[in-house]
Amino acid sequence: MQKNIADILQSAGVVPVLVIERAEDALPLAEALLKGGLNVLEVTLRTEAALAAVEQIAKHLPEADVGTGTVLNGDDLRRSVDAGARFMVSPGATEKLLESADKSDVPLLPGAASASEVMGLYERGYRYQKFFPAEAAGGVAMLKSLAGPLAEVKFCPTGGVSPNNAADYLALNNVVCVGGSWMASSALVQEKNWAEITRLSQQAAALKF
Ligand SMILES: O=C(O)C(=O)C[C@H](O)[C@H](O)COP(=O)(O)O
Repeated sequence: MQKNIADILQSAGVVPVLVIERAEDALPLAEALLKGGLNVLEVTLRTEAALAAVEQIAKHLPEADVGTGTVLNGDDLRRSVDAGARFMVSPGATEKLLESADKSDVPLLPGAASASEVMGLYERGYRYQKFFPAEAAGGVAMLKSLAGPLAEVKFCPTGGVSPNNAADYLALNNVVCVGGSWMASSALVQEKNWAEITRLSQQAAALKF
């Protein structure tokens, strides 16, 4: 069943941003995250294994809302939809990408890092946006400033979010969820340290509401 982006993000709290190098890791990794209480998973299209990983998670773990990240163009968008992604995330937005997204039934969470970018996306109907790169682009202070004139827009800050600052972001009225890679770092996945990924996910899930 198709879900809208608001429902997906509201149920998330914390969205793990995943870099999966080996397709064989996809299911144990997703299971470890789910066991820890994280149900919305973003698989970045930065590796060759990414689409196969999305396909496997979509097929075998329907309780996970799996989406793709690092979606940069129309091709990435189409390949994401074909693999079974329920949502797609881009670090920014281009005219071409947004035109492709207009034709897709699967929702896009486009990225913005300035008032003008936020306004441009809002004009096109995007009430939910990724704030990227969150820490480098002004962090909590920047989001507080945007909340005044652009209160209608809700953000998923990503980039530099960690256990040290996630709660500060989640406390803001214009933050719907946060994204981050800390609970499933490349090193932990490489070591297949699923127990530690579950432990860190439980901590992240506890930040939720
Ligand atoms: O790949 C994308 O689409 C991105 O936009 C980048 C990711 O969101 C960040 O790499 C996650 O940031 P960290 O939690 O600081 O590792």
